[in-house]
Amino acid sequence: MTQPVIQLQKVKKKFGNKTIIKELSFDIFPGEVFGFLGPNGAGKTTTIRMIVGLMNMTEGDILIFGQSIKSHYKEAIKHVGAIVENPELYKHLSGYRNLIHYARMVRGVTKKRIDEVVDLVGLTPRIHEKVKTYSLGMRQRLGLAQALLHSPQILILDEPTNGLDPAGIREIRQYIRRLAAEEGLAVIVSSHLLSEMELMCDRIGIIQNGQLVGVHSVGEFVGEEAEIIVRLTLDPIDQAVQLVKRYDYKIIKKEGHDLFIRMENEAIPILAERLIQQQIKLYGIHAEAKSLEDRFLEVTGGQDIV
Ligand SMILES: Nc1ncnc2c1ncn2[C@@H]1O[C@H](COP(=O)(O)OP(=O)(O)OP(=O)(O)O)[C@@H](O)[C@H]1O
Repeated sequence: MTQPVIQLQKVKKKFGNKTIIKELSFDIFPGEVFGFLGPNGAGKTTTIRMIVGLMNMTEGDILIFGQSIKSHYKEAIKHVGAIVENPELYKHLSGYRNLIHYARMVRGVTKKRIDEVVDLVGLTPRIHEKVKTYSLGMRQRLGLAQALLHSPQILILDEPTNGLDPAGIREIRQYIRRLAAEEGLAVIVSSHLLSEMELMCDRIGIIQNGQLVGVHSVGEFVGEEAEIIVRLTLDPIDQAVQLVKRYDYKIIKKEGHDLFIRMENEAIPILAERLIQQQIKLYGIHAEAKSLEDRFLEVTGGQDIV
């Protein structure tokens, strides 16, 4: 079995007597893009800051390639490249001069490696122009290049598409996927935007109030499974709810005369028959396409995302 590159083991974080992160445990594997998804204030940035060692944890441990960032920080962190705050760039210098500057601070970075990362993030044609002429998306990509200089096997990006326009978002998304596929990098990205995570990630961990409320592969999440959500229009609705509960179908929500139930396709005619037998009027049956957003709202109990 593939070994995880990062393991969070019962990580807790308290600020004063307030517990912000409550026993977070999950593993990240090589070559995967892992999305850390949650509403504002859920604890994404705090968790990422702990993973990259910018903040101490109160309890638990984080292992990177099996080494604890508490006891073996230097060995553990050398595998990690990260953009946690906005990358600091010298705007009056060219992208290339910026990279040279950072390369001096990292041991063992060759000129060849600089050219390689520039190519990886698609900046070759503009790299000798001043950063002040770059779009926000290009600056983000230069930040990516900088984080990749020391050839890390793990890349951690906190809200990498924040402030970008749709074209910029697409650009960053494509480069992130490419890095995972071509370089075998494990990537952790945080976001509060579902649609973006759906397109970018292989797996998504949903965090809410400092707790992981689910880890799902994107395919499974959007419904490759046998169950679907069915909307039934019924009257009287309360009697229908009682019957549906009696037979253990899973009710997602009730809206006016509509009842949303998660069930297998094959069970639809059986349920319809039961309702009709009980003299409940059935006005309509619709199978709802299950989007990532539906599933997200299910697992987070309906808390809105921004
Ligand atoms: N240094 C600190 N001292 C006290 N509380 C803090 C500190 N840093 C973060 N918090 C609190 O921890 C909680 C989680 O914040 P965090 O920034 O990790 O959330 P987030 O999921 O990244 O949200 P956002 O998308 O808004 O950045 C918030 O309630 C925040 O107020």
